[in-house]
Amino acid sequence: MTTENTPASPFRCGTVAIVGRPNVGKSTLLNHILGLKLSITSRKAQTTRHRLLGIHTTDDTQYLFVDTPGFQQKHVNALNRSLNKTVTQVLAEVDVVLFVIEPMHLGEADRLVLNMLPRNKPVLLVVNKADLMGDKGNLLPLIQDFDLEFPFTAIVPVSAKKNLYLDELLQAVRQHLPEQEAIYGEDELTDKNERFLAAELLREKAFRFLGDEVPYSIAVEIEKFEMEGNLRRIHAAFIVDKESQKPMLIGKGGAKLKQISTEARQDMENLFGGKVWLETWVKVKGGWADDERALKSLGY
Ligand SMILES: Nc1nc2c(ncn2[C@@H]2O[C@H](COP(=O)(O)OP(=O)(O)OP(=O)(O)O)[C@@H](O)[C@H]2O)c(=O)[nH]1
Repeated sequence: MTTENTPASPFRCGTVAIVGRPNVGKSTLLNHILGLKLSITSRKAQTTRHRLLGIHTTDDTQYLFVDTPGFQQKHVNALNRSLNKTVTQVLAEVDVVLFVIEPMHLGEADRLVLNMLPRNKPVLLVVNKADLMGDKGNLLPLIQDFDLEFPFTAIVPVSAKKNLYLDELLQAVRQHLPEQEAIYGEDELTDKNERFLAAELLREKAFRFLGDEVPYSIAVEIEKFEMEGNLRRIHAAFIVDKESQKPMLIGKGGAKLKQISTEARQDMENLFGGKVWLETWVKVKGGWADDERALKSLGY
């Protein structure tokens, strides 16, 4: 795996978590690091303790990006408590943490995430959306304020969307990964199964197309996932907390649900590399976000 002319640098492999308040660009960053080639491999024995979102392998490094279930600040219920606990646990166990901020909109929500960062391991401050920073001088004091509040290992400006400085970021991460052989094969990009990814894509679209309030109490249940040749037949239910949330998700004449489903289906087809037949509907399960047992049955 090493090139012929350069002395072999030791191979490094380790886990990386990406955290930050909603909308700072975490998903974009991960997708662009993975080169938008997120592909699926069959479910296999996990070699890391956490769910992997993606694997990026270069000549000398394997980066294992782990999932940190969305840190939620608005509503306090069983779901949020369970999610926030998971975030802290994951952060305590990974090799490197990337704390992503958007410098134009630094605020209380970022600070809440900052307070959860582990102090005993490398945390890199990733200043995303560098392409939008007009006069950088104005932002420096804000970033420096943050730097004073936490002993960041490095500050790396990037633009996830424009693919700027992503190599620099990966180099900075590499230095903090343990020297060890690759855990996964080079061509394996994620070990999540398609069923899970289908649910995530639907949930992501619901978040995108709905306002702020409803999505936090939406879950997705894949009721059926069948292969017919290269066609995937997927039946999915959105689970909402209250009857009143149902029309918001369905929209006038079903328009909203159709929009969400069409976009999710297109993403699934790109991701899975084959046609998808998708049927979606909305179910009300009262108080699901408050019910620990219901959460377990939905996989939280
Ligand atoms: N201009 C610019 N926009 C970006 C950049 N990175 C991400 N965005 C945009 O920021 C928005 C949010 O990006 P996401 O990747 O969904 O953010 P996220 O942090 O994963 O959001 P949550 O899933 O809500 O936690 C999208 O509209 C992106 O296109 C960047 O480098 N520059």
